[in-house]
Formats: sequence, structure tokens, C-alpha cells
Amino acid sequence: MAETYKHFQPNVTWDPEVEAYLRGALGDERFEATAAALTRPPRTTCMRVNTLRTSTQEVMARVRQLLGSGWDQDVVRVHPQVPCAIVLQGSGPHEVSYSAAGGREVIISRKAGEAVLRGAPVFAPGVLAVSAGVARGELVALAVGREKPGSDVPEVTRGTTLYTAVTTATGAEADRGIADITTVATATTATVIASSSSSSITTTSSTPYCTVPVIGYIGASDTVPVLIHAAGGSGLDSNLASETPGLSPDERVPKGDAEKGSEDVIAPSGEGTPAEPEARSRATGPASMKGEKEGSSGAAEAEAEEAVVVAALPDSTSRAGQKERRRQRHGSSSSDAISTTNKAVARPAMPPSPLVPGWTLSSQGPLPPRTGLYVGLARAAMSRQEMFRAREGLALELVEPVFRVPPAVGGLPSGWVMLQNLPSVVAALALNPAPGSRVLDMCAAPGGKTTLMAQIMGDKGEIVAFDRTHAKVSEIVSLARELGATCITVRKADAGKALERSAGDQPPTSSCTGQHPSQLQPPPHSITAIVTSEHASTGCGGAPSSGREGQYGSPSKDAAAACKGSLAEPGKDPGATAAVFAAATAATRGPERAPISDKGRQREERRRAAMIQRGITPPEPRDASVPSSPAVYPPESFDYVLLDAPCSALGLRPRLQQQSDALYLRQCAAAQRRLVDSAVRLLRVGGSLVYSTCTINPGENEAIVRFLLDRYGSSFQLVPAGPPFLGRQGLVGRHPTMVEVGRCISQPSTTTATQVATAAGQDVLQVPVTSESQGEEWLSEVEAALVQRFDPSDGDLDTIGFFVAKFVKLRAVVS
Ligand SMILES: C[S@@+](CC[C@H](N)C(=O)[O-])C[C@H]1O[C@@H](n2cnc3c(N)ncnc32)[C@H](O)[C@@H]1O
Repeated sequence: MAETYKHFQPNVTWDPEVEAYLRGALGDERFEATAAALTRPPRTTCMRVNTLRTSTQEVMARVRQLLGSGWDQDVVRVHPQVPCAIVLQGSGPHEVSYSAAGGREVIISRKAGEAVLRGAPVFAPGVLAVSAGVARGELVALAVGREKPGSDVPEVTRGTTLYTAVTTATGAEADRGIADITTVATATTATVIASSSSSSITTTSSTPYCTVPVIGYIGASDTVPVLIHAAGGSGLDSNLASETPGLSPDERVPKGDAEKGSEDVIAPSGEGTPAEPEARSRATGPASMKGEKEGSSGAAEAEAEEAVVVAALPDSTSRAGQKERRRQRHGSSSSDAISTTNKAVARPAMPPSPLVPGWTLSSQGPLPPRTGLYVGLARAAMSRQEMFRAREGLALELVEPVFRVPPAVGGLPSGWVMLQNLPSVVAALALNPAPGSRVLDMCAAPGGKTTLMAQIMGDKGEIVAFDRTHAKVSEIVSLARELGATCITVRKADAGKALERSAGDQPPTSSCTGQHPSQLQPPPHSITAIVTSEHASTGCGGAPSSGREGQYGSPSKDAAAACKGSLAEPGKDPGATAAVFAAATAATRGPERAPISDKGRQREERRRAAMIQRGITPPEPRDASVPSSPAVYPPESFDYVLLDAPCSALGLRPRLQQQSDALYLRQCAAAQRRLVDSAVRLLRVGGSLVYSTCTINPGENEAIVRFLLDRYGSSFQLVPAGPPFLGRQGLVGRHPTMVEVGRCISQPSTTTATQVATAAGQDVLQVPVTSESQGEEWLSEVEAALVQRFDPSDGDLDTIGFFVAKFVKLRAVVS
């Protein structure tokens, strides 16, 4: 086989409306750079040192030992501004030679592929399709299968057998994805169906095994793959195994369950016969069983009729042949089978216009090229059958990945470090909760920032960590256990409903009227008194502060004192929040389930496994540490609130597919506004709120800051979202056409009335809301300088896309 290079260059398309919106927001050049960066992993990997268990120095020493001789020691360094962050410098994309794979290939799920790009191996559930006969220890080319547009269903069905296509193109042709394909099909018999006057392609004849130059597939019926053979090709080779690496003689007639598809793919279904559903399911997978057909069109049929096609028929030795004989015994003749085949060929379904090289024959039907989606050369840790039978376990180890990440984490003692994106570390550091304080982490799973905050607090105080499902809060519990953080209380509940309401209270509304907060009188209490009381950076190891915080006063006071005393509003009992909090916690804990014993857990696991086997989704597993009651807290229960909001995740990288549409982005923003409404009330006066997302969408970032300031501007002030300050400034201006879902505040000019009430000796802001929506507003220049926007295309930083904003609360908010 010829030397084969396959370049990693995924072509990811965006929803047109989302693309237009982001181009408008970022500008064409920045959008294109960002979109390209999003298809690649960040070159750096960040490990957060768990200072509850070890020190950065200790980790560094161990990492250097673990690196070994294969790596330059400089690839590991402590981040200069974040002392608990160790940065591993990776590299890529590298050109990979796949010739050692001898044409063997494995297609993995998109998610598995993205993990591989970040340095992970492939586990069995991530494997979708494997070349026939791949054995343990063999090398394979690893390609990523994408999902069907608008869904998370893979284009390639798990269990698919690939009839190895070996790209023999080199250089420029390969770069363009244009290649001669030598396809080795384990078809037992091939039959000529038609010829075309408009094509130079010639017919070929039947043979038990064939090696033919194929320029593409014209389509397949539900069960019959139809190959287009190149004119003047090398013809048919009756001894496939002797010429084709990767296929042993005993694969000529594949055996065993895992190989069934390899026969069925070449078997006519005999439409209308009892054998059909079974054959179809094996040949084309579950999608076909559900009646889904892709790419079926009149145009495809017309093209099919004009082409020379070779369809496979069963011979007398294959299972399909045996089925055919059974059919004959039951009254249908082999001519039925042939006419069935002909009928199938006259009704090809996919691909629509496939005279493009690179398509691969598989038990699922022809598969489109994976040009640009090869992620490395890997060694099989399981045989093909094992990969599909196993529910877990290492399936493939990367031998030559397209992106290289220095190894380190694996060999470190448990609980010493956790992998965490640098901007996530920044978000928790920006909130900087004081030891002994009460913190609300509204959307906490899997607990990366929760545990970092516990670390910053020296594990003193309490962090209430919300997430919505048992599985999610269980993740927080396990991570906290692993890292030795004990100050975390998990709550399985909707954080948007965490606010306790007295009988007459209404939830925050989105349809009232009021004057824009900027028109309100300034509050009597000065912001300075509050923000200068921020305590010094602690748990991360004392990140040196720099830059922007100066204008708001130096963070120098004793942390605990700041939390217990000076953060409190003048005239308020410093211990009041603590008391309220303790009472609320006790009152809202409710009846927790009895701790589950080991035996009970085993019983539960057995029950769950049995349910899964029967195809029933079991209830979430119980965890003794996860209270199941709903949790509500009175207003102003927390000294700090982190709202690391659920978002469109448009900043995560690498992403080999972008599925989000504009409606989804708007829905994310609507959900975020609801959570903000809760956050602003649960935070006590004088406390800090950090809002963060991992998306590049300004509608979920700058527009949410705008929303909060418009709606609660007299109660809240935007302050610098650090230290540390690593990101860029936010986006200024507005988007004229993006319509927001459920947005109630718009421009100041559209508001109608203001009320500032005084209740219980406090200034209270009556929330103003308008009914109109006027597009999406972002930030002023001054505001934009206070937030941190991490841009994936920012080459120096090279992080995920992320956003952090920080606010302090000046006075109470009442709906
Ligand atoms: C961005 S992730 C949080 C990541 C987490 N902060 C960390 O650093 O590990 C968002 C989380 O919000 C949770 N979530 C979504 N809606 C929620 C709600 N209404 N209340 C609580 N959690 C919610 C999701 O389940 C998800 O785990």
C-alpha cells in the first residue's frame, strides 16, 4: 500500500443564522480565527493543584520525574499569575503517516474523537466502526464519525464493519481529499447490473473476493450496497487475502455475531420476505430499522441509472446464500432475488451524487469520506469483536496522535491535581471566597469550581452546591471526596427555585413596567466601603494581584474578618447572615434518605444492571450524601454566589461539529436570566457574585451582564473580574436584530416608571421591567474593561472560550 498522509483539518459548518450573528459580533476575521481554533484542542493543558492535599512544588517535582526523557522539561511550568495552575505545553497538529495501519481503520464517536484530541485514549463505548478482522495489537487509522445534522445520533452506527478502504493518494490530491481508493470488499459475489452511456465506467463480473479500484458508491438499497468501479481498474483479484494486509484468509467468510454485518451487507434482502427486517437491521443498522433513509432522492436515482454498478449477490456458502436457499425452499426463486437486487439498484438511496472518491463500503452501507477527520494512529487494545461486546475498557491507545499532550496526570497520587481549564480557575479566583464564609455555587457539577473554592477557603465555611440531577450531584460528591474537600453541601435542585418566598411573594416577573435603573437616585451607601473589604487571595497559594483592582482598593484585609465583619452592610449584624443561613440550612434540609449500606448499594447496582439489560432506564443511583429534598433559602443567605451558568458551550474545544441554532442560544440566555434573578436575591448586601460561561456567544455573556445591570443596576455594581486578569475585554455595543427570548428589559427609553421604596430601614430597588424587546445590548467601554472574555483564537493564551463578570451587591432587591 502506498504511503498515506491524512491531514487533520475538519470542516465544521455552523448554523447560518448563528454564523451571521457571530460574524456581526466578532467581525469576519475574528469569527474565522475563532471558528478554526474551536476545531482544535488548546495547545496547553491546565492542571489545578489541590492545595488541600499537596503543594505546587511537590506536584512539579513529581511531574518532572514522570515526564521522562521523551519530553523537554520546559513543557511543564507553573502559571506565572496563577500559582496553583500547572500548565503542560502540547503541540500539533502533526502530520501522521498511516501506512503502518495497512488500511485498517476505526471510526470513533465525535465525543471520543474530541477526547482523543485532548490526549485521551479510546474506550470501548466510543468505538463505532472497525475494519473487518482487526485483532488486538494491530495498528489502525483513527477517524472521527460525525453526528447526523441537528442530532446527537452518530452518522455511523455502532457495530459497523468497514470493508477496508485504503487511500492511496499522496500530496496535493490527498490534501484536497481527492484520492484513488482501493476498496477491498468481502463480497462473495458481484453481479453487473447496468452500464451507462454517459460514463466511461465499464462493467465487471462476479468473483468470490474482489479487490477493485472504486471511485465511489452510487448508492444502496436498504440492504444492497452498490459500487461504482473505475474504468480500466485493476480488475478483480480472486485472492484477496494474499494481497490485502489486514484481512486474513478466515475473514473471507466472516464468522460470529460481530461479523454478521459483513455478510449481510452483500445480501439482497428479498424485499417483502420474512428475512427482510433482520437482514436490513444488520446491514444498515438501527437507523434503517427505524425507517430512516438518508439521501434518497429522485436525482440520486437518475444518476444511479446512468452509472455502471456492481451489486453483490449471495453465493452458496455465505449465510446470505443459505437464507436465499431457505427462501427458495419456501417458494420464492433466486430470480426473485435477482429481481429484488435489480429493483434495489434501480432505487438507490445513498449517497445522492457520490462520484467522489473516498467513500467506504461498510455493513451500514457506503460511508462518506472522513477527509480531515483523522486524529491519529492507534493500537487496538481489544479485537474488533471485543470492542463491540465490551461495555467499558480501553479499546485503542494512541501511538501517533495528531495533537500531543505531555503525559503527567496519570502517575500522580489521587487527589493531588485535577484537570481544569485555566479560565475556570480564573472564575473561582475572581470570586475569591473568604475562609469561613457561606458560598452558593448555583450550577456546580461536576464540581471543578466548587472544589477550587473549597481550596481557596482552606476548607473552612460552607459551600452549598446545587445541580439538577442525582447523577450530577453525585459527581460533585465524588470529586469533593477525592480532593478532600469537606465544606461542601450538595443540593439536588433547580437553583432558579432556590429562593424561599413568603406567602405573598411573586417570582421575578418579566412583564411589569418601571423606569430604567440608571435614572434612579444613587444609593446612600458608598460602594467603596464594600469593595475595599475584599480579602486577600488565599487557597490557590496567593496569586499575586495585578492591575485593575487598584481603583477599587487593595485587597488586603484579613480574610475571615472581611467575611464575618467588614463585608457586612453598615448597621447590620455581622453575624446575621450566618444565623439566617444556619437556620435556613437546617430548615430546608428536610428528610434526607437513610445512608445506604454496602449491601444495599450492591443490591441497587444489580437491580439497575438488570433493568438496563431489559432496556429500561433505571432511576438514578442513590448516594448517601445527596439529600433528595428540595432546597430553598431566604433572600440574602450567602456571602458569595457563583453562577457558572449552563450555556451553549460554544467556547469548548475541540469541537468537530457545531449543532447550536439561534433559538437554542436564545433559550440559553433566557435560562441564564432566570438564574440571575435568583442569584441577585440570594446574595447578601455587600457580597460578591461571579457570573461565568464557557461560550463565546455575547447573548449569554455581555447581554446577561447588561440585563443584570439594567434590571438591578442600583443594587449591583460591576467590578473587575479578577485577579488574575488574563482574558480580553468584553464586547461593546449592541446587536440590532437578535431577539431575546423572554427578555423584559430593553433600552432606557422604553421604560415608564420608577419606584424606589424604603423597607425596614434599607434601600430597596423595585425592579423595573419593560414589555418591549429591542435587540440585544452589550457593554459600554468602561464596563467591557471590567469583564474577562477568553477568546479561543487568542494565540498567546490559547484557552477555551470563556467569560467572567463580577458584581458586588449594594443593597437589597425586592421583586
Ligand atoms: C457549566 S456547568 C457547571 C460546571 C461547574 N461549575 C464546574 O466548574 O465544574 C453547568 C451545570 O449547571 C447545571 N444546571 C443547569 N440548570 C440548572 C439549574 N436550574 N439549577 C442547578 N443546576 C443547573 C447543569 O446540570 C450543569 O452541571
